[in-house]
Amino acid sequence: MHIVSQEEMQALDRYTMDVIGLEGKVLMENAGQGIFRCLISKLKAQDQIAVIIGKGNNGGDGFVVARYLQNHNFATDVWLVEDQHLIKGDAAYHMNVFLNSGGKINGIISDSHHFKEHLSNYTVIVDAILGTGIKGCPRKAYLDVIHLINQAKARVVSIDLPSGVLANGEPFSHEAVYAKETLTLQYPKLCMYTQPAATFFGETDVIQIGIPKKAISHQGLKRRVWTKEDVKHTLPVRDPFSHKGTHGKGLLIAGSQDMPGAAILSATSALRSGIGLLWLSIADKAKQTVCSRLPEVLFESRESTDFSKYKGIAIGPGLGRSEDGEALLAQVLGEKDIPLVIDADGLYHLTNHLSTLKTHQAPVVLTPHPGEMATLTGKSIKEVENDRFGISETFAKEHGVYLVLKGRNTIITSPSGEQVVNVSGNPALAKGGSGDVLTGIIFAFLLQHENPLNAISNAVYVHGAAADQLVKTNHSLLDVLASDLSLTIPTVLHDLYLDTMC
Ligand SMILES: NC(=O)C1=CN([C@@H]2O[C@H](COP(=O)(O)OP(=O)(O)OC[C@H]3O[C@@H](n4cnc5c(N)ncnc54)[C@H](OP(=O)(O)O)[C@@H]3O)[C@@H](O)[C@H]2O)[C@@H](O)CC1
Ligand SMILES: [K+]
Repeated sequence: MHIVSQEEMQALDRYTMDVIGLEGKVLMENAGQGIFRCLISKLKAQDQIAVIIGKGNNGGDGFVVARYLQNHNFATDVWLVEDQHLIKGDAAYHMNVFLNSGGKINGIISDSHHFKEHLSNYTVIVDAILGTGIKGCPRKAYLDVIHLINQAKARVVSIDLPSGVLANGEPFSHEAVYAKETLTLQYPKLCMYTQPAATFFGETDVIQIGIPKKAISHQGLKRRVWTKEDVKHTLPVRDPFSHKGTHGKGLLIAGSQDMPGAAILSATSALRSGIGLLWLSIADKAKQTVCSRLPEVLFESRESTDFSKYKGIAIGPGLGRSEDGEALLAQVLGEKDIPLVIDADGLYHLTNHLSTLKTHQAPVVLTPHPGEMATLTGKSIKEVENDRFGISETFAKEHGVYLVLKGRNTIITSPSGEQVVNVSGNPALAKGGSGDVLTGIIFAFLLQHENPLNAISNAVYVHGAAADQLVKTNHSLLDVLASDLSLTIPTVLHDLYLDTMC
């Protein structure tokens, strides 16, 4: 499913109306009707409902929902934030249809005392105050209403966006509606995957409003959510006549005396994710520690300079920040025809070698967390977090790399600026070693797939799904270890491959 910016959603609406000729009031009817259908499945006959409406088209959707609720005999009051005469265009059309159908409108500003008094009686509030058209901080009258909604005990369902949230994921510090549920129209907006906006959405559902396919292809959308179905459709299928050499001969350069565990986690995860043959280059002082833990791994000397037999190299987990590590990275970057995955300390060393990335012929994957991304870009962590989509796109295009910006809703960006957002995973992943596991999965998938973006997206999904699986079965968010993740890869893959195995 696509993800859109405010401008992209507006352009989709406009093309549908101006070029295809489907009127805005029809889209609004579809939106309101779709929201009503979704809402009704969770309503009780005795619910007391308030639909709170702003002056733009988000409010127009609210009038349609209110009309359907009243038609179905739900006790529904409509409250308008601004004066009726300020409602224009399609919203005014639906306001009139609502009024002509016997609906009544209560004014919030003209009767604020009455509004405050009534608010505690409602069991459901439909928030149709502000959607994608909001500019900056909501005006005082709007902020007051938002504050009152957040104080009320009712279940709050927001239309398209929780009112006050900025659609493109810009940072903000003002109050926005805390929705229990958000029914977003046609496509999720960028802000659904960025902070602080994401915390306001509650549960989410997407309501189709009938934007034709032609409008979507004309717009050329380049961001999408990566779902379990996407993974199932793009996982590589094993050829019955394949052999270990077919599934990737990879070199993992990881682990130092102080961090041998990182090598174990990455190597185990790569092996559990299907890599055919794995060599490990590890500091001599750490080799003894890991040998007995990795019976399937072959060892490569740290002094080796011939990488020609490898189909891919992953470098960084537990590598350490010594000059030796940087020299190894420089050597690896010289292998222009070999796909690379660079993580952790590899990214630390990379800051001195960024200019060479663009000349790499084979795919290069970088997997920074926001702190590492800040170092790579010379920005602060806050700046990175405030513009995760934008900074990822600029960096990936400038350096010609696949960038995996980790965090809640990891964003994967291709060198051409295509972006995929992962939705699996949970806060159990916020623990040392979890990145090493991800590197192993990405590395293995990259060597088994001809499409790097699909391979990386699948790997990020599997990593998150392993955490979800552990928390769903017998773990809490606190106690999941990185080694538990790598041990759960088989369960996740088994589930994903189940259909193709039967
Ligand atoms: N036909 C379509 O296009 C369809 C659109 N759809 C729906 O429309 C929504 C987008 O509609 P929209 O563009 O009218 O914007 P919306 O979110 O209602 O708010 C804009 C209003 O708020 C005002 N306003 C702005 N900033 C403000 C602030 N800081 N504080 C206070 N007020 C502020 C601004 O007034 P102004 O400031 O310009 O006077 C304007 O009147 C979209 O989310 C979806 O729900 C669907 O029905 C499908 C068909
Ligand atoms: K809203």
